[in-house]
Amino acid sequence: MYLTRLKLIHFRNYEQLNQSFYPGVNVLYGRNAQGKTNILEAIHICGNGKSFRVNADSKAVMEGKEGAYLFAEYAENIDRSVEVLIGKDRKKSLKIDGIPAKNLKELLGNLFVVVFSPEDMKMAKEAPSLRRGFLDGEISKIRPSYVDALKNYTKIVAQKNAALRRENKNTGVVLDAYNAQLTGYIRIILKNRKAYVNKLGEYVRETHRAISGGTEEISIVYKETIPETEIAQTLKKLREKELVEGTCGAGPHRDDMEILINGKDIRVFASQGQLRTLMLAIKTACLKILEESTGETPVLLLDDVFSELDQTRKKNLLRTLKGIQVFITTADDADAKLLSRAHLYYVENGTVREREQK
Ligand SMILES: Nc1ncnc2c1ncn2[C@@H]1O[C@H](COP(=O)(O)OP(=O)(O)OP(=O)(O)O)[C@@H](O)[C@H]1O
Repeated sequence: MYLTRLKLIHFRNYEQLNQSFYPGVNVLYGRNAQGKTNILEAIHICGNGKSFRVNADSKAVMEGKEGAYLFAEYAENIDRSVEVLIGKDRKKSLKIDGIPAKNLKELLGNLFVVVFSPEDMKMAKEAPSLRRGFLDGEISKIRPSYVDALKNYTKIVAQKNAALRRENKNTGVVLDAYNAQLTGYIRIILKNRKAYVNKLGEYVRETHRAISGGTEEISIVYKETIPETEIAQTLKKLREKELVEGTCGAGPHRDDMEILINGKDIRVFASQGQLRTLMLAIKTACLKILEESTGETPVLLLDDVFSELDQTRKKNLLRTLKGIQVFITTADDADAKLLSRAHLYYVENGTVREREQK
């Protein structure tokens, strides 16, 4: 699928915008703080119902205005559209193909959008909770039933922790009851996360080789704290330890995803350029997995990806994106020119002008 038109009213620094776009590569270039990322943010809201930059979308309403209007027209087999009205009071109304949608859940699954922003680099480097959150988010997009298993698991772990904290003579029996319920949910979560990580690893290796020129080997491993084949037994073994520590110390809420470049942990060894290449490969892999399960090619948004990549990696990256509609922001004119077959848009103070490639 690809976005054919974006209309904005009172969104961030856009008083009004009505801009058409092309399949293939669309480059938004211009000086800092002119409104390039704001365009990506608007597309992301139309696809995923929320911003990738702020928690409260109401912050995206132009200062001094009551609300913002976003309209995205896109081509699947037929022309389709999504409309979002964001109120300053945080209220949001949505329309899909001109028909009001009841909730956000209805919006998802229409315009597929995957974004890469510099913030994503944290996922690879920082706390395991970010990697777990990443996996849960991506799996939820393709397996709605996973969301329920995860929700139930989280609820029971919280109840089990509360029981461990107020330990009394019945705690042992209560723990057994919680463990019996947890076993099934742990099995579902591990099965899905491990299958996703396997597929992710396969696609990331392929794309990473293409971008880096094949000089580095990536491996991605799911690190479980309870083995999938011995869930009930492990929970039983952990009982004494949990009673002493007063907390539920193992399970999917403590697992991690380890990423290695040439056998070395990226959290310790990777350079900024290596990290960026890796995250790009991960995002492209997510896009392919989403495409495989939905039959639609999502729109890819790349915010400021070119900084820290050398010329070879930049060119290789563009080669790997064939057949995908991509929006790239850059503050560097030279990058815009590097993209010989791209459509260029000059962004200045909340306006967008299409430019001819010279
Ligand atoms: N709610 C808002 N109302 C009005 N203007 C806003 C609002 N939020 C952000 N802006 C303006 O939007 C501009 C920033 O836009 P954006 O983040 O898209 O910049 P950019 O072109 O991507 O810059 P960079 O190259 O630095 O990343 C700033 O001028 C900022 O003042």
